[in-house]
Amino acid sequence: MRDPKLQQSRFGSRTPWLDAAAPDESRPPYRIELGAGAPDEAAVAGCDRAIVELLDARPPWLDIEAGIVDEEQLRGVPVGPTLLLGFGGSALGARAALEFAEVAELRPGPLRVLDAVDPWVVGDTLDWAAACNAKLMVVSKSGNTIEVLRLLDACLSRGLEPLTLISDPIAGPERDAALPPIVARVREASAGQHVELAIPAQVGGRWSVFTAVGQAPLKAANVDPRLLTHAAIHERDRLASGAPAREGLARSLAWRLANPAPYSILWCYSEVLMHWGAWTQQLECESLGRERDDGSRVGELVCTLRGPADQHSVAQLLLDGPARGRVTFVDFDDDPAGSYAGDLAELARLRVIEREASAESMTLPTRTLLARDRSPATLAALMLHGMIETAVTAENWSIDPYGQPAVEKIKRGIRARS
Ligand SMILES: O=P(O)(O)OC[C@H]1O[C@H](O)[C@H](O)[C@@H](O)[C@@H]1O
Repeated sequence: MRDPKLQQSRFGSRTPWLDAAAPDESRPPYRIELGAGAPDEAAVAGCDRAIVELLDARPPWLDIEAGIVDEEQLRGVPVGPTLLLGFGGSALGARAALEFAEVAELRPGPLRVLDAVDPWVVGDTLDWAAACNAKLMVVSKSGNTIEVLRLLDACLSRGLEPLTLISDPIAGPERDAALPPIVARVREASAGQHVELAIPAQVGGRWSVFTAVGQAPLKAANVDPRLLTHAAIHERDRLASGAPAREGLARSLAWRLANPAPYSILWCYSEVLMHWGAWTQQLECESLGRERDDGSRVGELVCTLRGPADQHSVAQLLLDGPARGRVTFVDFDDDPAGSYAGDLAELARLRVIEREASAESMTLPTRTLLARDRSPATLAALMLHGMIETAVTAENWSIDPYGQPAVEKIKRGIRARS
């Protein structure tokens, strides 16, 4: 039972860190405020119907239960310092989850994500891994991503051990020659000492954060591995419970569809949200950037901006430059008086004032999304809403949001040169 003194006021959390440890999941994950460009009620009702249809159709990524990793298998994931090798959908969600877990004071253990190939960055990270005897967690849905393979080789040559592998299901004891190269390399290097977890075959990388892809890193960091997964199931079922539960999402989606633009700015007024922004960027850009059969091209570049800092770098362009974007301000729904922040209350108050002043000055269509609290559960709900927004937008544009056909061109180019 939550202390009534800590209950949410009209303005959000008085003590956001306490709320993050015990989120109130009966409430919507965020509050939405729409500025110029607000949609009409018929459009909101249309979006509500589209959300219901999607929930009923249950694409594989909404069958979240199917991605719950077996208890026994999860026990095999070592807890302790971990170096995660992975790119895109194999890494961005875990990074965001661990950031939220840290801020929610769940004390996640040390886990670093390596998704760079610059030897300067890699060398530092490998030094860290060697110094704390970090175990390798290799995440690659295809088992084929060349950057992961090369990083794995670099780690192996420094004596690091691959103890967890997350990838597409491998049917039966395949011959080595038929295995994806990353799977073959891990198997050979660990001599059977590692645990292999499968991402359900039908769930694409950027839709996979509620599967082993999100669960295993949380386990390695000694946090409840199902934090995201259970919260996403809860939120999916809450959305299915009736129109009032979908109101915020339907309104937000209708605003978005009413304001198509080549640039979609996610202006994060809390730095904690930046990794969520990066995850959303991949989800939307890879799902909605398409060439249609008739040769027309669609898509919106998701661009993440950072709090008051970017008022001092990008705001001029947004206010006076070409009107080609739309802006989503994103923040936590904290007490605007900043009373929760102790001796930093004035800064907490300033953050809200700055966000509101920026939103008010915008000349582009604007919405403000205020997240309930800083818990991984709220992050999971935001991610689920992002996936729903993306899938409904794709439906609205008559495109297929799955796969990333054009990215393969770059991969072929890399293969040809390496
Ligand atoms: O998980 P992997 O198969 O290694 O793929 C990692 C990433 O690679 C590619 O760049 C795809 O465009 C991404 O969608 C994917 O998330």
